[in-house]
Amino acid sequence: MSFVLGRDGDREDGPVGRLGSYRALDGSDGAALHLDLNGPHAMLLVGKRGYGKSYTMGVIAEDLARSRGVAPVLVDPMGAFDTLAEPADGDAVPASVVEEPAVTAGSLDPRSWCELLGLSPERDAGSLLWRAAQEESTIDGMQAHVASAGASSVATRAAINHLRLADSWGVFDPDGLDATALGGPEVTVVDVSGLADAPMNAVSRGVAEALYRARIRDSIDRLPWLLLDEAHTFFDGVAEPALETILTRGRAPGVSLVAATQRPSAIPEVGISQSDILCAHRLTARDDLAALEGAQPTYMNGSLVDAERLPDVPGEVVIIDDETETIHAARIRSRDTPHGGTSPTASDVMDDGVTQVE
Ligand SMILES: Nc1ncnc2c1ncn2[C@@H]1O[C@H](COP(=O)(O)OP(=O)(O)OP(=O)(O)O)[C@@H](O)[C@H]1O
Repeated sequence: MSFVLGRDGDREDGPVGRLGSYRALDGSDGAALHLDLNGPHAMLLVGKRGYGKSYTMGVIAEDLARSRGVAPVLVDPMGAFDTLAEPADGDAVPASVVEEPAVTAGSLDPRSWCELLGLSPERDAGSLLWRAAQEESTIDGMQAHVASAGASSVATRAAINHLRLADSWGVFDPDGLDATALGGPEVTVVDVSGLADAPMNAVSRGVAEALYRARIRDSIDRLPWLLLDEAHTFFDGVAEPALETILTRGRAPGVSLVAATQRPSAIPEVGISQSDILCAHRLTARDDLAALEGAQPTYMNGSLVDAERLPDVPGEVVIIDDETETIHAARIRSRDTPHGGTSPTASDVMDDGVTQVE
């Protein structure tokens, strides 16, 4: 006996991933719980620090890497997922890691350029930047456009200086990541951990748009799955419009989003309301519980956030599946590749002060 989350049908109806098993009342493992990998989904993983969100995301990434017909891309803000490329127990987990990701300058629209660099389009420098971004698709081209626009020297200098700053981040490149690079069958880990919030957001925006556009234009066959850890960072920055597009319009072109956050209260309403699968690990902060309570479906009896309903052990979850209008108490399976998100402890540090964490 097994159940497939996100599918109104049987396990034989298409590819699935093995997510874990049901939790019986006595704490023992019950029947297997699978996740539909055949159709597009918007999945939200929530939980307080240390209760397993990243671990669960790693399990889903392993399943996607092993599945056919999908192009999984994981944006990794903590540098915790390069372990997906290490040898796996059981079937291989094909994975590649992009360590210094870059995207094209043209993947941001004029409004996002102004937001990224903190220049108001209502002011001279911002309006110069806006026009440069409208006309050009490289930073060099935008700088040349600004220099020759005949604006005041103050506005020109401000716009050029801000573009130099963006250039110094090293994340804009005319040969940046495109859908061909991202659309392979392996899981592509885009490591943005060395980047500050603004360039991290720019890369995520570029990746999300490249995947969405490629499906709209039919230029990739596989169905993209974008996995975002620490998703509140991206919903709060220039990546937001691209994520919202996937959430609200991704189903038709077949683009999926899996977003993990410890702060559901910091995710815009659309991020919760458009998710068809909500996977809740332990949560205690009042705002975060309220955000989930607000999203609670009408078919749910009682409250999701009742003390006895939300789990209190890492790896245990309550899952609300909108596709089948069902609720499940489950335990996520063990990772087949090493989990890379473990916090160092004092006992990892030897007498000579050298940390043993790799
Ligand atoms: N399904 C699971 N099976 C076994 N152990 C688990 C499972 N889920 C989580 N754990 C354990 O809990 C620890 C914390 O998990 P994880 O790093 O995913 O937390 P997190 O919620 O992502 O925290 P953070 O917000 O700090 O990233 C893991 O290192 C692992 O030891």
